[in-house]
Amino acid sequence: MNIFVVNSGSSSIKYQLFRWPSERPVSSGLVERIGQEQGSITHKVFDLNNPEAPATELRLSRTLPNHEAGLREVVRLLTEGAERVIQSPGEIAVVGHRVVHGGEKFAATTRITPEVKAEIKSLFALAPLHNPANSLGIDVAEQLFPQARQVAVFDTAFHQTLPEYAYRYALPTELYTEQRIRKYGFHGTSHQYVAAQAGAYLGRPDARLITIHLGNGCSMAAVHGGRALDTTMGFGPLAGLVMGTRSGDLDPSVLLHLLGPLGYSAEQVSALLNKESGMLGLTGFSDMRDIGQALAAGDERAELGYALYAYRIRQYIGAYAAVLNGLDAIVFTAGVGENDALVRSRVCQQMDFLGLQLDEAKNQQRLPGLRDVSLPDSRARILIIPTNEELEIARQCAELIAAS
Ligand SMILES: Nc1ncnc2c1ncn2[C@@H]1O[C@H](COP(=O)(O)OP(=O)(O)O)[C@@H](O)[C@H]1O
Ligand SMILES: CC(=O)OP(=O)(O)O
Ligand SMILES: [Mg+2]
Repeated sequence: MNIFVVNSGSSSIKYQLFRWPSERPVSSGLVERIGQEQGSITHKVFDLNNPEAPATELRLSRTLPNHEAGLREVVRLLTEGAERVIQSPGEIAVVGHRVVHGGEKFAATTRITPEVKAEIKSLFALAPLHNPANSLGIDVAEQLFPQARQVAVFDTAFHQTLPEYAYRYALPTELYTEQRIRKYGFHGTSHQYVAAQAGAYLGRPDARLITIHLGNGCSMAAVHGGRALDTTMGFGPLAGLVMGTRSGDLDPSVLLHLLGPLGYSAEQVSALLNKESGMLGLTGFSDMRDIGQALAAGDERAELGYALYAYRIRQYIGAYAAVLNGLDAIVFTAGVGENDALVRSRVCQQMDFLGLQLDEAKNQQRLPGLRDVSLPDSRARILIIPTNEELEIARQCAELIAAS
């Protein structure tokens, strides 16, 4: 069986095609800069007979006006030419979609029906950078793979185990009971995946873990025995850590001041907090690689940005060690967490009171796979675990299909 996983972002699509039940990736790739003048596709094909062999990689530049054009190009790469891996779209049995906001309705992976699509649409305002792109990805996949089963895996689902005192805000009860205003949490598929990997590595399924997902969006989770106890994102994916373009935690008085005396509209506030804040607002760059370069060149704004970014993570490590009443490991994952040694180094400084001691030499090495970068006598481990949201989504799709 072939399972195709689509992770649609606002201007990009990540995808992986898996052969099941072997879980072998057949092909994977990234479509970038959709809607800009020149889009690009990086498409990898793996050798199924030799998993150790490096993947064949194709890089294409194309004008990709929208997600449909991007996904059509991916289907062409999968089905045509010398590197094709399937004969026709009909060979794909299941398409798994990452959907960022599932509200309270979806605590589990779900077959996509017209009702499910309507529910995803009803959550557009709460995840404006994500749910519209996810919804579009579903529409396009239904056209391109009409015979496949379409399945949604929600970022919010893993966090449905939070206790009520962790997910409720101190607002009048009706705002929860009638308007469902509460903490939902995001990146759940990634937190779940790396927590399971960490538990297996430690040989401790009951491990007390803090998982730190640092991509464009950033969030942390306190996980005990594979269950989420708290997470930094909230009602939407704006709360908590400093992100590429999102502010993270903010005193609500700032919003009142923007909306009142400063005369911002709700749309302007949304654009400000989602697209113009975070590292972009602090340093002028949203991509951590650019900020690293500016920092190396002595840029003071980059220095402050780095300091604030790391400080917020450190604050939540302290908070979540208290939530967990102990700590077995912290886990760095996603684009920044996996690649940026300086961020990890800043976060782990003076954390020995929690038993965290970084091995700086190991931290600086660039190696693939799970890495333990703590000193041998560090009481709690410091792990780098590459996330694989697509594999976790494929697993959840396969479980749903097997159970139905
Ligand atoms: N080598 C690297 N060093 C530092 N940051 C990196 C590196 N590679 C990628 N990143 C950062 O990772 C982030 C993107 O992470 P990713 O997990 O792909 O995010 P998303 O899934 O939200 O698009 C970007 O800020 C990028 O700068
Ligand atoms: C929910 C979220 O922030 O996702 P991403 O990091 O992919 O933007
Ligand atoms: Mg991501």
